[in-house]
Amino acid sequence: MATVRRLVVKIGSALLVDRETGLRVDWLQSLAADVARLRARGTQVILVSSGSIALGRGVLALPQGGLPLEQSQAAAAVGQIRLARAYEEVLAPHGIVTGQILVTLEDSTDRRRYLNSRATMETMLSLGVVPIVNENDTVATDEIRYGDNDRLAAQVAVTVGADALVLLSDVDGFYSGNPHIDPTARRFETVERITPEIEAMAGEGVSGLSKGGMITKLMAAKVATEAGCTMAITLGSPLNPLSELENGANATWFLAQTDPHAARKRWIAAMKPKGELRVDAGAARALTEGKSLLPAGIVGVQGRFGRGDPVAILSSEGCRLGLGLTRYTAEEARALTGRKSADIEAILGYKGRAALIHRDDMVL
Ligand SMILES: Nc1ncnc2c1ncn2[C@@H]1O[C@H](COP(=O)(O)OP(=O)(O)O)[C@@H](O)[C@H]1O
Ligand SMILES: N[C@@H](CCC(=O)OP(=O)(O)O)C(=O)O
Repeated sequence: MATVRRLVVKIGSALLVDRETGLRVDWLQSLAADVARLRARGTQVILVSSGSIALGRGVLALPQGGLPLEQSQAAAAVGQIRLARAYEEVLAPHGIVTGQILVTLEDSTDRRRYLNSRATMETMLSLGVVPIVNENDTVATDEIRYGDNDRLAAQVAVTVGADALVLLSDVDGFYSGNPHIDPTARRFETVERITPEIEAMAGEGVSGLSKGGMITKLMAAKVATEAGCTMAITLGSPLNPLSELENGANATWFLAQTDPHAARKRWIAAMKPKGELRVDAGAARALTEGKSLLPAGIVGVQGRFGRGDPVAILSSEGCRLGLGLTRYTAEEARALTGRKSADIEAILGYKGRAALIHRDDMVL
């Protein structure tokens, strides 16, 4: 943990919300103190927090157990506003600004929306904000829901290229069977690879407040570790749970299978280009030096593509140099050809991004 640059922490409903007394403020304050300590050390933190439905259900005095979709959406609307305020209130005394991001599954499956949410999270992090993420339960219907924040947290971790993901749970790790049912089940200290045998050991949760159980946590572990992010499951209920984890509390560590950078580059490299950008010799050289592709270096645009689409990058002689995700449509790229980044606003009528293809979105 000491070397973690970017950390995503998932907080389950059962940790935050007590059925009788509502929000667990003391616990939340201790989590905020942990976040402040990590940030002071240079680790960027993103919190993926459940709890909107559990909180809203209490406020509206809805019955326990499964709710009809409309009622859970109403509960989420009522609960989310309180949830966000609670995080703001506990982090503000540490001088930390929070911002809320509500996402749906489409934000990760639609490339344009994915790139947009990624850019927003990057900007928030660069401004020192701690993003508080949850699923946008009020608009997500069953067909387009993640439905569990374990997978959502893994998706966020992949999106921002986090190097660690911690799932704060009601159990202190991954066991060979559900420890609440099987007293002989033993905890894994580390899981090097998620094999079918490992998957078969995961069962559902039993708490009633949570969703997903261990099955969705393993799915999250697969997504995260394959993208180069190490994932831990640990008991979230003690005060200062992140400090506890650092001090050696029980946990299961799922080891990253690659590094995040390599995983993202592989993802881009596998895409089929929808168009071509020809670049001049200066731009070609800049790319090999690890720089982004600026409009000034473009000499030709071919094809029909939208923002976020993959496009091939060619030299002015037509040699393929690489592939990248463009931040502008084909029409916009044509309008920007050979122009300075400073002129983008005057040409397009809005303040666009300086690079046509950012270096993080490019493989050579
Ligand atoms: N192999 C397993 N190891 C540990 N816990 C398991 C396992 N299989 C099923 N579980 C259940 O999963 C629960 C954790 O998931 P869940 O209740 O969804 O909590 P959270 O609020 O963290 O999302 C555990 O409390 C346990 O009941
Ligand atoms: N988005 C939902 C959380 C769903 C969920 O994953 O809950 P949990 O298993 O407690 O993390 C909410 O805020 O109530």
